[in-house]
Amino acid sequence: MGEPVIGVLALQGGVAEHLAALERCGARAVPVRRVEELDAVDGIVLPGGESTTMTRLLDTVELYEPLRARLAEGLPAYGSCAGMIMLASSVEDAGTAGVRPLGALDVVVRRNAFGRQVDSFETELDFQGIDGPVRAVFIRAPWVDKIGEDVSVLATVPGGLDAATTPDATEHDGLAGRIVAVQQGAVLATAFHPELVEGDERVHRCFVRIVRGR
Ligand SMILES: NC(=O)CC[C@H](N)C(=O)O
Repeated sequence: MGEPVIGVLALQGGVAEHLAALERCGARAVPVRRVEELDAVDGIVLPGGESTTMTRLLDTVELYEPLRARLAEGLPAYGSCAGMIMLASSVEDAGTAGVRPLGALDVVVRRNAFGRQVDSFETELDFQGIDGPVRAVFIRAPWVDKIGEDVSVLATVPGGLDAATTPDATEHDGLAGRIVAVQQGAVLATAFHPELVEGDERVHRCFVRIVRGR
């Protein structure tokens, strides 16, 4: 494959940051809002945002079913935060909130899992397949509660979080080991937002490599 064409679902959320990161990794990055645009991509990124709103907008533009179908056929996908929620097979705390996940990844995801106390924070973590620590920005993030047997864990919340960047560090300590990045075949998901860390495209590079490998 030459330059892979990677779409970013552009209904809501952190679209521009993903487009820019993908371009820096040598992909052709295109916003996806319509079926014809979806048909033209070799892989797709589902950005962060709000999974309730994303579900509703996918219905509104009649993209929910086409996207679900392409994912079921094996379209490589990467979801960050709300995108991870949308890729899951099942979501806790989804019933009342109107989230309808697309079922591309055999995991149970818990929305807003870190709770009020630790709402948003940053830390460095080890990421399977990436050399050196990865700076991870969590914003009202989910975590993965359960994984199917074909799913690999790529990153978990480290112990002893940096008290300088995380004022509620003692609260965070109880969170060590929570699963925050996974891969199943050509589907990658992170609970955090690599697209917000300037100058580090290593997670996006992983995804571009997955797309090229197809
Ligand atoms: N930064 C994010 O994407 C937040 C996700 C959001 N809490 C949701 O449930 O969809």
